[in-house]
Amino acid sequence: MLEVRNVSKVYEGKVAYQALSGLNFTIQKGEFVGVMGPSGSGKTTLLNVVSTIDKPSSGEVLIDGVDTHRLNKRQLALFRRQELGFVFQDFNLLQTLTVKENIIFPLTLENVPIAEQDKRVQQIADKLGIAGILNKRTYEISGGQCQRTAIARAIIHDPKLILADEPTGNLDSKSAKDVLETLQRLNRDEGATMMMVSHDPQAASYCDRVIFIKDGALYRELHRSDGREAFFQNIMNVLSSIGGSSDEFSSVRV
Ligand SMILES: Nc1ncnc2c1ncn2[C@@H]1O[C@H](COP(=O)(O)OP(=O)(O)OP(=O)(O)O)[C@@H](O)[C@H]1O
Repeated sequence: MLEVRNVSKVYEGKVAYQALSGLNFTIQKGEFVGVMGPSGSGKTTLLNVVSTIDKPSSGEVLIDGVDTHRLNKRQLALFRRQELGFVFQDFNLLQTLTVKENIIFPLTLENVPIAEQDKRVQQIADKLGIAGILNKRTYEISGGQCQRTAIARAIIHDPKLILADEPTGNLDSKSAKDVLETLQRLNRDEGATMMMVSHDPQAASYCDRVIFIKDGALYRELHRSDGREAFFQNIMNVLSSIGGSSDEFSSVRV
């Protein structure tokens, strides 16, 4: 589903900075993959390149076979809108709209008929446990409910790839667990393909696989084989070997 082929990114400036160097990895359809690494290792740069927001200096990013950086501006905007779903740390919901209006926003851009919009929003809200708050405004709901609303918006158009950037970064531990279980359920039950950048080893332990990057290059990769607790321990072990200051990774949650 996602192929990152020999991707490098150099930020030009007074002093050029190589943020990614020759990165290669793939994400199969239906996989839930975490990306971890110390501060400054290139996670955001990678996410921006995969999400087509930024261009690599060299290399290719293929999403379902489409070489995204060869698309023109208009094709790219359409591709992003139709094929990708985004979940951000700060939710990025529109405060003046209700939960329902936020969720259907991507469909209104695509001129999907109202009856179809209503049907889809109801199905997704049921799935995510937010059917009871559809008519509330975002300032009337909790952080966890905001993030589940954002997830609903990210998946309502059935994207090929869901990209999540620290989706639990602004949540208390209970809401974080809730949101991670929601993402895991979407992955397992609906076959959603996801890439999630996170500092949090607890969050990453919900993934099938975690890719660690250091200094813009692939450092290690871990597959989850046993239970989540064992995977969490393995992730912690890699983090302690990767370096960077320990407070760059959020404190342990149980
Ligand atoms: N627009 C830019 N211009 C120049 N250098 C940049 C730019 N954006 C990022 N960098 C540099 O590239 C490197 C990678 O940054 P990036 O934001 O991708 O790291 P990160 O792993 O997401 O870090 P964090 O976990 O702290 O968010 C850093 O050294 C950063 O200073």
